[in-house]
Amino acid sequence: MTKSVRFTKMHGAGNDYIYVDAQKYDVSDPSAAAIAWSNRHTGIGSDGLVLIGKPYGGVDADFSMRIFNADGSEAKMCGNASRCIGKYLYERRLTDKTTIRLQTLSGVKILKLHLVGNEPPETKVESVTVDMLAPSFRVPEQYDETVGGVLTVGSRTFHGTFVSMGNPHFVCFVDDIDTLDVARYGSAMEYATAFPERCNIEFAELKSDGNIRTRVWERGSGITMACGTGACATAVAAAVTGRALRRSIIAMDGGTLHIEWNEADGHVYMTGPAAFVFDGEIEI
Ligand SMILES: N[C@H](CCC[C@H](N)C(=O)O)C(=O)O
Repeated sequence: MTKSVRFTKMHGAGNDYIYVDAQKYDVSDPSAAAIAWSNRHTGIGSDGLVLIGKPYGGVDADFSMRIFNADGSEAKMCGNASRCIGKYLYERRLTDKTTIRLQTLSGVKILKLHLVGNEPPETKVESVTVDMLAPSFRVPEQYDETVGGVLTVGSRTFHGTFVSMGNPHFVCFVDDIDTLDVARYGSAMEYATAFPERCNIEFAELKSDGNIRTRVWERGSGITMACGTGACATAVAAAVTGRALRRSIIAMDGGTLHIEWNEADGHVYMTGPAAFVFDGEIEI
């Protein structure tokens, strides 16, 4: 007997995922589901699949999240999805908390919901601030002793900064962000031998308005309209290389994310939008 799963399509700055309440529906093979459902021609269409569940392993959290890229690989964290989960949980009345502890494979992230509207059910989540915890730098052995690294693709050499936000990012500052071939260079660098777990690749350029225009090639999903952890990594890379202070506005294809790398606690705080697209049902 076939069974079906109800899902909700949401996006954070254009980074779109399929969300399933894993407390209600058992997605037994989430990797295969992510591959099939992410297909924008034969499936629902998305950058991947997100399962919302209860906390596990005795962790002090309110809910848990698992995220699977469009190629079926599981990521340890997703910034844009964490904001969407905050909106989902509050507006679908799974919680009345406006500060939510969300368990992920890279630790418990604290979501702070920013509300608009008077009384429920009119009250909506306008944006969410996520405590993304502290970044880390893993300098690959074969690179010089800086926080950066050098990768050459074809005739072009990129100097980048490796930042982990629980998932790996390599941030390259360029001066041709609007015309750069993100697919060519991003796809090559995702699989560089320097990155044993593959890597999310950001290309960034400081603009005259002070924003950091950033485009992204995501590990396991390719070009996306935005990447929350990638925006955090870009802001940290800009600060650590002296290009910016500890607050940055990251302008991505699908929207703008506000990032603060807090000096007092060393944590990175990301603030941005979240939006519902549609609800649906799919056979599994
Ligand atoms: N889009 C996500 C990042 C997904 C990261 C995933 N592509 C990986 O393998 O790390 C975000 O907003 O943070």
